[in-house]
Amino acid sequence: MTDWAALVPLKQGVESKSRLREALEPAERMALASAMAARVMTCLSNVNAINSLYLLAPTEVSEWPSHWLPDSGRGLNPELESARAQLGNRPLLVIHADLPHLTVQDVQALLTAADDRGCAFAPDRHGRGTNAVALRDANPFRFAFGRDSLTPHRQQRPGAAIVERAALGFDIDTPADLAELHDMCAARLKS
Ligand SMILES: Nc1nc2c(ncn2[C@@H]2O[C@H](COP(=O)(O)OP(=O)(O)OP(=O)(O)O)[C@@H](O)[C@H]2O)c(=O)[nH]1
Ligand SMILES: C[C@H](OP(=O)(O)O)C(=O)O
Repeated sequence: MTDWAALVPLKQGVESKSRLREALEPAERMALASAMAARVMTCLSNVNAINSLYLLAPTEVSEWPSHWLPDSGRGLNPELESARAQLGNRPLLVIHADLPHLTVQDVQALLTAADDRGCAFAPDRHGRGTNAVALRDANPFRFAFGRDSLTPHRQQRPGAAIVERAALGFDIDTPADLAELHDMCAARLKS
């Protein structure tokens, strides 16, 4: 069984979740981002295959069960590349902090697929973005997060597993995503 490290990048401050500006006040956006990230960190800390957990962020969050890698402001992809190198290009899961329904089983499924195929991607539910990348090998990889990152990610690892699970694909970016989350929570409360 591979000894995985997990790395969660987190934007903090008033720029967090900027696409939710129309729906939420800055304090609400920050609180939402932080609550989702706490859920993701707790989930990852309960995955047996993950040996160490890192938070890549401008500021440390001491109550989370993770090591802090300071973000020096070069942008998400260069920061991730530098963090991967800093961790010795060891088997690494990079997973976004905005996955409110993520479970231990989702992460285990992703890592099992990456153990098998060398690399695994979790697409967003629109099939365009990438919510998680699991890289077992130490070969170069250019993170291409931004819009429509799945294609440039797949081009670099044509043999990679594509792991499609509801919670891995459900990230919160837009007011429509937020409305979907709200409806799901309301439906759960009713049942
Ligand atoms: N450390 C770090 N994390 C980032 C940065 N940009 C985005 N992230 C994180 O990367 C993941 C995916 O980010 P996005 O959905 O693109 O950005 P976001 O801040 O969550 O939302 P928007 O501002 O609406 O794009 C989330 O976990 C973000 O918190 C960055 O520059 N540095
Ligand atoms: C970072 C981006 O994800 P989004 O937050 O736009 O879903 C991506 O998938 O590359």
